[in-house]
Amino acid sequence: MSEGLRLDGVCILKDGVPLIEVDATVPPGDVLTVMGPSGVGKSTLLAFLTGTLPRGFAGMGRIILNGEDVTDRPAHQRRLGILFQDDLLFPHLSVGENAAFGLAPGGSRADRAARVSEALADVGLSEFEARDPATLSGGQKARVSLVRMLLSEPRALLLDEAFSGLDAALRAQIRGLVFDRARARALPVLMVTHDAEDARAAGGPVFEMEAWRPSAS
Ligand SMILES: Nc1ncnc2c1ncn2[C@@H]1O[C@H](COP(=O)(O)OP(=O)(O)OP(=O)(O)O)[C@@H](O)[C@H]1O
Repeated sequence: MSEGLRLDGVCILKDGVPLIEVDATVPPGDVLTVMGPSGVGKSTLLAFLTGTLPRGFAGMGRIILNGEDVTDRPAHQRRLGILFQDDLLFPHLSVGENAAFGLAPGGSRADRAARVSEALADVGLSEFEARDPATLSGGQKARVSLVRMLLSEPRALLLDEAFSGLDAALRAQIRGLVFDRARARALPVLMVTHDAEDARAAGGPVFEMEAWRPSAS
């Protein structure tokens, strides 16, 4: 399969010792949920995908995105969208300027402004473009983070406990919005979460990460 995100024989070593092994394919618009105990290596897997493994770690295997091997591409060329828990908005920029920060290059100034306005309107924030982000609710901030990320025109989404700072009702709402926009853009999603409800809502397969042990043979 050439479309979507494929982790082909991925193995990440920490100080020379295998930490995790993953073989997985995420078709366009689908969600692969990654769960597992604290410290097992979930964030490390995301760091491998984004090309930002910390010192002491080494990754093997291939990352294939829409048929293209991006394993050796520098981080900024991979075009992966990431949402973290408590994504920070720049406090000295307006909501519109925060969103524009994600904009993929190209287009006239007017075109870029229109893309920001449209994207904010798409998540119900058209009246908030000039606002100071400090005056937004948690759900509104999460929407701005989503818009900023989508404006970068990512080829896949990575979610690292992205909904953890939100209460249950808001969590469901923002999660639905993220999955919906990912489906609409046919983006494969890899979601790291501790929350069983996130996994249920995603509806896709769950990869349970376990501490690596040498095989008995
Ligand atoms: N920058 C780093 N330098 C050295 N070791 C690290 C670094 N970041 C994480 N580790 C270690 O690597 C292992 C995997 O950590 P990781 O953060 O990927 O786990 P996790 O599954 O995401 O945990 P959690 O659910 O608590 O976020 C842990 O043993 C952790 O202590």
